[in-house]
Amino acid sequence: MSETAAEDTASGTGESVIELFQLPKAELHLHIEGTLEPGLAFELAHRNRVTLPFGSVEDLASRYRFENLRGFLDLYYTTMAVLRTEDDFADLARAYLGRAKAQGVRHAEVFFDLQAHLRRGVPAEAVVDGLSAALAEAEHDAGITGGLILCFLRDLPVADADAALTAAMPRVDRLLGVGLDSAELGHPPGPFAPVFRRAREAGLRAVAHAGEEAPAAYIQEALDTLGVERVDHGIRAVDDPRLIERLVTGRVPLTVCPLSNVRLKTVGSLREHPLPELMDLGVVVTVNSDDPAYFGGYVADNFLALSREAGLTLRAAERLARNSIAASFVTPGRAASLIAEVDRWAHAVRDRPPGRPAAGPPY
Ligand SMILES: Nc1ncnc2[nH]cnc12
Ligand SMILES: [Zn+2]
Repeated sequence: MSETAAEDTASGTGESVIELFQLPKAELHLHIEGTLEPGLAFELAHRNRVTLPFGSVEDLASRYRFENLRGFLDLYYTTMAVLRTEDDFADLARAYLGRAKAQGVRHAEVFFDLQAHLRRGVPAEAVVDGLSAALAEAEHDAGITGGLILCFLRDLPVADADAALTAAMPRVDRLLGVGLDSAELGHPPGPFAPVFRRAREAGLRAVAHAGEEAPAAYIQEALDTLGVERVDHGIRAVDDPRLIERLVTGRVPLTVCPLSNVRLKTVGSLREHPLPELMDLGVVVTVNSDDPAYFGGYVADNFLALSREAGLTLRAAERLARNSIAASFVTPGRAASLIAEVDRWAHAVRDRPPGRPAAGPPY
């Protein structure tokens, strides 16, 4: 990455930590169930009289070592069984948004796995109303805007996804879009085309996970068959120069999740992560946290890890933040005000005398 030059390196000093946390950003790839911290999981289990198959908070936390996406998903679906009521979903989203605020998030487009909750008998209205209530509070109290993206589980039958969309229809006005997630290998996007078409006809935006574990062909297929406007992860695009050209000329953003990729072993280390190459090739890349409770960090923690381990500069971080606004589904007016926030951050960083920390604590 040209922007890893020593000159501007955010090398993890006290100053750059503050600046990376204060950098105004949009989070576009965040599974709300993946923000369920072990402590809250046990609190909700107690509240709802659900027995978790873990002895303690520490026991649960000690299992956060994964060999691949499937291994993570098994734990993720087991733990989310504590989510039962509208209040549970509101509490979960409130906890995330509180942390997100401290990480400089000014806009959050939040995924949720409706099918997993419907299977436990939780009504779609309880899920959507609880999450919406927390988003409305965050906007009122902290000026954080946001939206909800219903993700279809690609390892369940297409008919199940279709039924989930039907179940969500009474709350379609509260949704921003639809996505596609869960176990990727062996579950290509194409069969979900009719469900995505129905969602788009209902006015919803479309995104999909592709090229996380599976090859670049899955990204191509998601673009060709689902009409997606962004690709979640998409890191395997680096293997296909023609696909890169398509992403660059079409300005199709990738919502990349560096710590997730390392924890799920889709890349060996942050040093080997394709993010710098994708940026250099001209792809609209964004940095996100995916399932931060499980992967060792929220979104600013991802920026910080990249600065410490992959030489991310403050200038490159600024570019990633600008990309996150451009890649978001905000209105032009909101985008302009978010860009102005980044401009103010950039001026404060550049005008600061050397060695003088930026004002204010990160939290
Ligand atoms: N990283 C990920 N990939 C696919 N599905 C997911 N669901 C939650 N996290 C996911
Ligand atoms: Zn994801």
